[in-house]
Amino acid sequence: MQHVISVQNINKTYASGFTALHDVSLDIQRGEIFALLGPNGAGKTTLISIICGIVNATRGTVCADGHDIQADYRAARSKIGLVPQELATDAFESVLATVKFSRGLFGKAPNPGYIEQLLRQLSLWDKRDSRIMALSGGMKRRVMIAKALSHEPSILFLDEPTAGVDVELRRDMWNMVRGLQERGVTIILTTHYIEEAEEMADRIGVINKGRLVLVEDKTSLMEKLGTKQLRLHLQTPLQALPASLAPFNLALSEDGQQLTYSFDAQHENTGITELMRALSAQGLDFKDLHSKQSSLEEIFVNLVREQA
Ligand SMILES: Nc1ncnc2c1ncn2[C@@H]1O[C@H](COP(=O)(O)OP(=O)(O)OP(=O)(O)O)[C@@H](O)[C@H]1O
Repeated sequence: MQHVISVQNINKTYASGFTALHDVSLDIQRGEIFALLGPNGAGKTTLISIICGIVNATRGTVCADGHDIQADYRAARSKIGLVPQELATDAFESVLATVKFSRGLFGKAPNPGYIEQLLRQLSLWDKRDSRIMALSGGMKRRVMIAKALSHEPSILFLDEPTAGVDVELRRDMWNMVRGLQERGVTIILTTHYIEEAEEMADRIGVINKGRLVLVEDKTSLMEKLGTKQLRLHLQTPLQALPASLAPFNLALSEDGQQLTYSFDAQHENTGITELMRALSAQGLDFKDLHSKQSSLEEIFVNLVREQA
């Protein structure tokens, strides 16, 4: 698969002496939705700011759509749309003027038809003559997206796109992201919301303390790292776990009616057969059992905890 972005050995030490990124390398495939997950301060914004040419790396290179972000800044940047966390724009300008101006910044010829379609898609057309400062927070977010897409970029970065937005905007945003992907646009988003990555992304990268600790296809990540849990509902409640069951590290629910066994679904020997034998030897009957895959959230929390 062709790489639309290639990040190689990026290090970033801020003037304060703080190193926010340690030797980060990452390839983004054309047309994918890539979610960069990480806790506060992990280095997500720093990394995307470097890829977008807003912050200079201390070391390393970034290539966007075949252009080096430093040596060939204008060409690289014209391929990229960035929806930042904060809106930095002239509050006195109208929506339409702001979005048209953004397009002009990238040296693109005016295209009123495209801008109208974009504003309609983002439910901003009726507000096109409103001043930015008169808009609600959600509408300002929509303007940020319109600005980022004004020059028809082939790569779109969304930095924490749904932090603090309402359900309607969140839904519109994801519909738009899917529509863009169908048209071949590559999307990279940062998020704290694991369910967002789980729902939207094709691949997931986890960044923690400035290090990219994992990059993986979402489905295989969930299969590979996910432990499974087997829940057994007992026929008769237990007061305490019998000593013979200790090797299985079972969790007994407070009411004594449920036993939970965690196992590695990828492992050849899951230990389930042995567990069943041990339960039977203890004369423990159960009335129901079911198994459950861990969510990405559990995987993520475990990864970040391991690194702490
Ligand atoms: N200009 C700067 N000077 C010094 N340190 C900085 C600067 N910008 C960011 N940092 C530090 O670098 C680290 C990474 O910050 P960054 O904003 O990239 O994290 P993040 O993962 O985007 O966090 P959040 O999810 O909170 O937005 C943080 O510890 C932050 O304090």
